[in-house]
This record gives sequence, C-alpha cells and structure tokens, in this order.
Amino acid sequence: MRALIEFRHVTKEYRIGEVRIKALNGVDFTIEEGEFVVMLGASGAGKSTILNILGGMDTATSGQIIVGNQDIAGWNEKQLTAYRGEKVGFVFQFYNLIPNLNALENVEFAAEVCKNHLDAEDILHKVGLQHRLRSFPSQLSGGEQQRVAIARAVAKNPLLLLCDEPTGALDYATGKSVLKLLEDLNRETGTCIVLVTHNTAIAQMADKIIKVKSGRIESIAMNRDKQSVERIEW
Ligand SMILES: Nc1ncnc2c1ncn2[C@@H]1O[C@H](COP(=O)(O)OP(=O)(O)OP(=O)(O)O)[C@@H](O)[C@H]1O
Repeated sequence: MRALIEFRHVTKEYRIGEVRIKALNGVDFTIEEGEFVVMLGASGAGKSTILNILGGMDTATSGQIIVGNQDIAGWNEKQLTAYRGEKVGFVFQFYNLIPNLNALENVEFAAEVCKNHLDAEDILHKVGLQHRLRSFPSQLSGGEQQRVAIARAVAKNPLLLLCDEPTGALDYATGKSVLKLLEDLNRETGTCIVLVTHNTAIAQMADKIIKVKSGRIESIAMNRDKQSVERIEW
C-alpha cells in the first residue's frame, strides 16, 4: 500500500482577540490507501481540527498536508473548494440533509457537481433505502437520515471519507448498522475512511488507531486483531 495522506509537523493556532489557542502542536501521521482509520481522544484533544484540515474546511497554521502527491497546505480558497467538492465525502453526527429535497434529490444534488460521481439511485439501494427514495428527511428516522448522508458522501466517489461521530446521535442497534455500512463500503470499494469517535470500542474495527491528546499524537497503532463491527459490543 502507498501513503494517501501525510500530516507533517502540522500546527493550528486559533486566535480569539489576544488569546491564542494551540489546537494542534506538531501533528505527524500517515494514512495508507484503503485504510479504515479510527481517531480517538478526549474532548478538546484536536480530533475535529485534524478532520477539518484534512477535509479542506480549515487551514493549518504551519506544516504540510500531503494528499495524493500534493501539499494542500498551500492551496487557496478556490483550490480547497474544488478539493472539498470532488475528493472528500463528509459524514457528521447530525445529518445536515436539505429538508426540502427528498432522499434521492439530496444525493443527486451533492453528486452532480463531481466528475466521477456514482449513480445516486444505485447508492441509495446499496445503503438499503431503495423504498425511501422519495421520502423527505422529516419522514425518515435518524438512522435512515444518516444512511442518506452516507449515500450522499459516497456518491461523489471520493478519495477519502471523513466521519465525525457518525453514530453519536443514534441508538446502539442503528449505530451498529451505520458502522456496518461504513465497514462494507471500505472493504468493497477501498475508499479510505477516517472516523473520529469518543467510543473506544469502535477502534476494534479499524486497520489503524490514532490517539490524539492535547494537540499532539499520543500513539499510532496498527490493529492486528481487526474485528467486524458485528462482533464488537459496547
Ligand atoms: N474555531 C475555533 N476557534 C477557537 N478555538 C477552537 C476552534 N475550534 C477548535 N478550537 C479549540 O481547539 C481545541 C481542539 O478542538 P477540537 O474541536 O479539534 O477537539 P476535539 O478533539 O474534536 O473535541 P470534541 O471531542 O469535544 O469534539 C479546543 O481547545 C477547542 O476549544
């Protein structure tokens, strides 16, 4: 496998008036093509900051962010917008669907702007929502809305799928089925997934576990005993 992503000495400083907050303090890690990465850490450790920088939604104060063969750290807003649109799929804790578009339209709307997008209806079939194509978000359960959000991210055919607490608002069984979906997608399509969570049990399904502490990497470990989500309990 070859490295798809490299963070090299990445720092991020936020300024609020006179106050400086060092959210990232020299972060280094590598993610290989096709890897399922789980990122763990306490609240405020810097996980979302890493995900936002990786997704081109925020910029680093210093350091390099290599994606493919390019350093996106030096990119301007226009380049980052194209990168976000074409290369990165996002799944958040709250589904952020467009309320006045149905499931199919939500997926089509996101996918259409991407050159290599997949067929929206096919993807909704894949996530088990073939019978809910014309349903609006308000007519869908939380788990179903998250499936639409995953379909929307995947239909772009992204290089990288970033998931920030994707099961945070779901009950146990629904959360597990959403994780199963991500696991299947990773295995079948080889899409690289980076999943941020507070739930340490979920790390058992990862290829690589990255722990973040106080703006630094605490540890990076390959998971030699990777488990299917069906076998994980919490
Ligand atoms: N836009 C911002 N402006 C100022 N400070 C910020 C901003 N975003 C994050 N921070 C600060 O940076 C640090 C890291 O925050 P971050 O959201 O990355 O942590 P996290 O590990 O994702 O936490 P959580 O698990 O609670 O979501 C925190 O001290 C936070 O307060």
